[in-house]
Amino acid sequence: MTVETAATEETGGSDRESRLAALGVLAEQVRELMDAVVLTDVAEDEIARVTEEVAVLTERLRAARRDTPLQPEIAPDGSFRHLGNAVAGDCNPYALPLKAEVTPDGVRAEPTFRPMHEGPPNSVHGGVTAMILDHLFGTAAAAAGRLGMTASLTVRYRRPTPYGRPLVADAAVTRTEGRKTWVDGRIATPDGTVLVEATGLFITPTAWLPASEEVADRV
Ligand SMILES: CCCCCCCC(=O)SCCNC(=O)CCNC(=O)[C@H](O)C(C)(C)COP(=O)(O)OP(=O)(O)OC[C@H]1O[C@@H](n2cnc3c(N)ncnc32)[C@H](O)[C@@H]1OP(=O)(O)O
Repeated sequence: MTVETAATEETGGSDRESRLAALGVLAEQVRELMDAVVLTDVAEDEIARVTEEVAVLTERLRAARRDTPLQPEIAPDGSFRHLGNAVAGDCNPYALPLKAEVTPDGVRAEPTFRPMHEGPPNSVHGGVTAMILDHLFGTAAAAAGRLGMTASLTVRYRRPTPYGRPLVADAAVTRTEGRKTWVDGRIATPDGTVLVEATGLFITPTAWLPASEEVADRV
């Protein structure tokens, strides 16, 4: 993985930052749209009209198009960010986006799932909670200087995960061996009831070793 440094204000990056902030606002509005779609009860003709309008908006955005989502980079404030990421990317409507903070023990986040994440009736899809833990575990490994790819993830589902209210997720590195890093973590209610817990094995590809050191202090 190569991690580019975003342009700074001195090198003319403020326009780009302003545009990225606007893209983040659009992505959040699209999340609202997605929830509105899964919850709407409007009549069929209204659904058809909205569909036409959304198709027009889609074409407007396609007027200037990239080949890939926004890639990982060092932001002007020095932090690591991946705005196009499917879990943490502010500019990706598919992302929660997950905000992880580094703690003395590992990493922690307070995810709130949405109705669009429904799996079993009234609760979050197990693939979605696994995806969130996968990313959080990768962040814990990266914060420990061990940026890696998931080699395996073992998930235990203890209780149905609700959407619409803040939960607590944490992860910590438990063991390392060469390029391998093991991470444990969970998603729980604020009172500590464990909903989902998992163990992951992350492997740092040889080509990522230089980036791994660079990213560690910036997660
Ligand atoms: C801050 C950013 C957070 C981002 C988090 C994102 C998390 C993700 O979702 S990543 C996406 C999902 N994962 C992937 O796509 C990974 C796909 N797999 C791969 O790319 C490779 O198989 C990869 C990188 C895991 C390992 O490849 P490589 O570095 O060539 O490993 P290799 O040299 O064969 O093996 C190294 C060691 O790991 C072991 N190993 C490799 N794969 C596995 C596995 N799946 N399970 C257990 N052990 C494994 C090998 O046995 C070997 O062990 P030892 O050194 O003891 O003999």
